[in-house]
This record gives sequence, structure tokens and C-alpha cells, in this order.
Amino acid sequence: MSERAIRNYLVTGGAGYIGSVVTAHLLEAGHDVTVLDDLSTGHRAGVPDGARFIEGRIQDAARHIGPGYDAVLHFAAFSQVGESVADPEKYWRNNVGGTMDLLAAMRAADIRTLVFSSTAATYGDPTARGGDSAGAPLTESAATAPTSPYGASKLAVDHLIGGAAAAHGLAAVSLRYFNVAGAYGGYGERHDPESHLIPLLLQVAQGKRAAIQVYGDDYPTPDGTCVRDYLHVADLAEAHLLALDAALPSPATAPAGDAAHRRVRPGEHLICNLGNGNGFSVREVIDTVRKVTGHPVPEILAPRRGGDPAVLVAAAQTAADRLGWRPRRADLAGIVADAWQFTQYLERTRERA
Ligand SMILES: NC(=O)c1ccc[n+]([C@@H]2O[C@H](COP(=O)([O-])OP(=O)(O)OC[C@H]3O[C@@H](n4cnc5c(N)ncnc54)[C@H](O)[C@@H]3O)[C@@H](O)[C@H]2O)c1
Ligand SMILES: O=c1ccn([C@@H]2O[C@H](COP(=O)(O)OP(=O)(O)O[C@H]3O[C@H](CO)[C@H](O)[C@H](O)[C@H]3O)[C@@H](O)[C@H]2O)c(=O)[nH]1
Repeated sequence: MSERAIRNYLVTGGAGYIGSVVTAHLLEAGHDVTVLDDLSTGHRAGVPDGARFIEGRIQDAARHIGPGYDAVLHFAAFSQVGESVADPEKYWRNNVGGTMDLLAAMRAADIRTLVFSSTAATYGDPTARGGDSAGAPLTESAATAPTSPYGASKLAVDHLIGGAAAAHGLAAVSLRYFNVAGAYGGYGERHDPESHLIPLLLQVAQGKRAAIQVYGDDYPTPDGTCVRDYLHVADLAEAHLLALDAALPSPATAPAGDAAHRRVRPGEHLICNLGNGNGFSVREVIDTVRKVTGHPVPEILAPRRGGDPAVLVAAAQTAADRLGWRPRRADLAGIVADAWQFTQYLERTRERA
């Protein structure tokens, strides 16, 4: 195996769930990492030891960053779908306005490589659009029609990045995550309020919530509940390291011929879906949580949640072809077990504090 070059990375949003796990992976690979995070939804304790921490906003990136970074990994954003419907301006200002400021600061500092956290929410509700392929795994050429200001703001950023790449020679990769779950090395999901299914189910298993609400069981799916593609956060982190290898100017990991094939060139904006390609229904996830935790998880049938597609499953062939990415932790029980371990670890830490 060839050596990876040691790089200097800026991670925006590195005190949040996914940013902290990716930062941990970058540090383990021997890189230098600076986290820029305003702690609006993140946690200081979530910044892995060994990373330099700047408490600040991406809107002020020009004050915080200078030349010397090889690339920026941009996670900082607001990401609550429901909140975005109630307060859309908050989402446009932070996610789109903030990214414009970040891109300007990158340009001033001559940082020419970017990896961005995009989302399956950019595709909106493909099943509602109907057609023969409704419910089939989504490729990047699927129509983008977000059903929330959150999804719209992330799609707008994808467009912003595409324009900046073409105009200013940025090498950029947007990774469209499907449903991220699990934990890694003491870093996991701790949103407040929490809206994601697996951490909510674990709160029920812990006895912190009485029951899980199942948002609708009359969808056109085998058991009537929504189907999603749950991806382990460590597999997601590995995709980021591969995206950096592909987009950075010199061969880092791959043999020369392979590297030439994979490289994301300056001026290119590569978009890759990231998921396992397997769908699990809400009821299958609930059963898995019962088995993994050994706790009863009462459920209550609730009305559909607005904007929820019946099925969202990724076709991740582009990530395989261009980045060499293969998810290695697709087993749902393993994903839930890692999230459960983190939940219990957090509980013990809180008890000691
Ligand atoms: N969690 C998922 O399933 C999922 C799925 C698809 C895409 N994403 C995207 O991945 C990224 C990370 O998501 P997450 O679940 O880790 O969220 P998170 O809320 O845990 O992390 C976001 C981090 O960004 C910081 N932040 C927000 N606005 C900022 C600003 N203006 N300046 C500096 N820091 C700021 C927050 O304090 C937080 O630490 C987001 O961009 C999100 O849209 C997440
Ligand atoms: O209490 C709950 C919570 C969720 N669900 C169901 O569980 C499934 C998963 O819901 P999540 O809220 O965990 O995640 P989403 O599928 O809504 O994820 C979407 O929103 C995320 C942002 O929060 C990401 O952008 C992601 O890419 C995008 O697909 C959905 O069918 C939802 O209806 C319930 O039944 N009860």
C-alpha cells in the first residue's frame, strides 16, 4: 500500500455529529486539522483531541482562515427540516449566505479543494413524482426538487459550488448523504432537539421517551412505513478521505494510472450519492433496535410527516467508480449497535459530570 501525504485541512462544523467523526478519521490518518465551528448546534467536547479549534462562524471565515490549507471540508449548516419550514430565512442566511462567505475566504486564501456535505433531501420526494422508476435507487441524475427550505438551501449550495468550480478552478466534491447513523470512537449523534429515527428510538430504549411515533403506515411500501437507506457514519467518513485524495492535486494513495483516472480536476464539481443501496422500513428499524438493545420499544401510529418520501435509497456507483468507495458496515444491526454503545457512553459521562 502506498503512503498518504500529510495534509492540512480546515473542517467547518467539526464540533457536530458528522464533522467530528470525519475529523477523528483525518487525525488518525496523520493529517493536521483545524475545526471552525460556532457551536450553534455542535459541542466543544465533540472536537476530537489533536484538532485545533476556532470558535467562530463561517460568515467570518475571512478573519479566521489564511493560506496554508490544502482543502476545506464543509459540514457547517443548519439541518432541521421542520425548523427550515417554520423559519426559511434562517436556513438561506446560514447555509447559502454562510457558504458564499466561506467560498470568498477560500478564494482569497487560494484554497482550491472543497468537499461539501450535500444531502438526499435535494431530490425531494421522487416517489410522489411517480413513473416506472419510483422507489428505485437514486442516481445523481435524478431530478432535484427539494420539498423543504433545508433541501433547497443545500441544493442552492451545490449550484454555488458548481459555479465557483467552473469560474475559479476549484476542485469540488459534493457528497449527497442519505440517512447517516451509527457512531465512531466516542463521537456520535447528539442533536437537541433530536428528529432522526435511530437516536429517538434509542431514547425510547433508554426510557427517556415513552414511545416512538411512527409517521404513517399507509405508504406504498411492503409494510406501509417509509423506507430509508441507513449509512454508517464511519463509512461516510471514509468517503470524505477518498474524495480528498481524488480532488487534491498530487497522487496521494493510488498508483499513478489509477490516480489519473480518478482525479477530480480543477474546474470540476463532482456529485456523489452515498448510501448502502439497501432500504429498511421504519418498522424494520424499530425491530432492529428492540433486538440490539434488548428493551421494549413501544410505538404509536401517528399521521404522516409532511414532505416525507415513501422510499429513499441511494445508487452509489459514482462514488465507487470515481472515489473507489465501498461501504463496509452496511449491516443495520451493527449500525444500531454502535449508536447504542455511544448513547450509553454519553449517559455514563453525564452521570460522572
Ligand atoms: N445527519 C444527517 O443524516 C445528514 C444527512 C445529509 C446531510 N447532512 C449534512 O451534513 C452536515 C453535518 O450534519 P450533522 O448531522 O453533523 O449536523 P450538526 O448540527 O451535528 O453539525 C453541524 C455543525 O455546524 C456548526 N455550524 C452551523 N452553522 C455554523 C456557522 N454558520 N458557522 C460555524 N459553524 C456552524 C454547528 O455548531 C455544528 O457543530 C450538515 O451540512 C448537514 O446538512 C446531514
Ligand atoms: O419519530 C420519528 C422520526 C422519524 N420517523 C420516520 O423515520 C424515517 C427517517 O426519518 P429521519 O428524520 O431519521 O430522516 P429523514 O429520512 O427525514 O432524512 C432526511 O433529512 C435529513 C436531515 O435531517 C437528511 O438530510 C437526509 O438526507 C434526508 O433524507 C422517516 O420515514 C420518518 O418519517 C418516524 O416514523 N418517527
